[in-house]
Amino acid sequence: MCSTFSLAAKPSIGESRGKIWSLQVINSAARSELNINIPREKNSIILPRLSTQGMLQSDVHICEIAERQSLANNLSDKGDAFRSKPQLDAMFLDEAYERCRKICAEYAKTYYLGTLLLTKERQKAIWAVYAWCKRTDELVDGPNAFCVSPAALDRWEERLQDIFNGHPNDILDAALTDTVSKFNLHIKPFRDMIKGMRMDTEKCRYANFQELYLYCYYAGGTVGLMSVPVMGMDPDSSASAQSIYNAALYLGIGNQLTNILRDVGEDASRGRIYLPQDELAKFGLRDEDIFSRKVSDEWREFMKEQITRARYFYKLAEEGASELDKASRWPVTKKIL
Ligand SMILES: CC(C)=CCC/C(C)=C/CC/C(C)=C/CC/C(C)=C/COP(=O)(O)OP(=O)(O)O
Repeated sequence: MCSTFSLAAKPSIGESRGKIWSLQVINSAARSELNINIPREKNSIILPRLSTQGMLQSDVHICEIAERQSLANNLSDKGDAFRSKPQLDAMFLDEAYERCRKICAEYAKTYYLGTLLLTKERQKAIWAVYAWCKRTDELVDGPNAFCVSPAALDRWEERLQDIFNGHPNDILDAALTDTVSKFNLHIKPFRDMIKGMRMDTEKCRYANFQELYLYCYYAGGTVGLMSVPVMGMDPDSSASAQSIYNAALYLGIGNQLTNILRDVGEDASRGRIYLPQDELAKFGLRDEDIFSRKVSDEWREFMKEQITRARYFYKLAEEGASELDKASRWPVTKKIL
């Protein structure tokens, strides 16, 4: 999939972000870890001209998550056991988190640097979440993607349930097992990300933004939702949990849209076009124009509008970032995470 988690399409930091961050961590161990052994209009915001329809329908997904998460946090504040704590050896967990750290450092270099600005416990949790998401993405985008079957995705979903039941299947899953227990994470965004992988195996065109938005929720918005309980909400904030989850969702959607625009060529080489077909047609563009990689005036105009829309989602996310726990806020408001 053209995703937040795609690696081949990504320039290294040295190439794309200037020398200041030229961190070249070529870590083959981290790469080998990814081989999974499974049988085969807000007032101040100018709305973009392009449609944002699809948002309302998809946002139903997060109501349940925000409500459930608030409940979980209240329960744990009161000392109730929300979920039984898994018994995992401390040294084993240190190793598990270290492996997740290496995966994050290897595949999401800038994001990783942002995680270093968080507290130690939060860093580890974000690495564990990232490693799981990366492995999930690899199922449909990695070297074995050609043979991924619905049954393999079913098995991955069972493993996810095992993680949430406190019974990890391998060391990387153990890190996430620890994280979901410590931070009371909800399983739904994780399940939804797997749904996105299923979508990727079934679909290689998106008729309109409504369809694309749903995909972006699955592939990127879910990461925002997974991140909120880890980042924590400001206890003094009067904002609703729902509005903070919404902001995180929009950050994930904006990031996903950005990656789609960045990876058009890479995706086209796999026969995939994640751009809305009706919007391409509006600009007189056809699939062949994408495959031929010609940068025409029509293409430039089309891209400008798509960029405006991605920015719109970042803008929507901004307010929510200031409602995060003080210790987590800075890298998000400064757009490092
Ligand atoms: C706004 C509020 C309320 C919360 C924010 C909660 C957070 C931190 C959400 C993060 C959502 C997000 C954008 C996740 C993306 C994570 C990811 C896979 C980053 C990798 O980015 P790439 O662009 O692929 O890689 P680089 O880091 O190398 O640029």
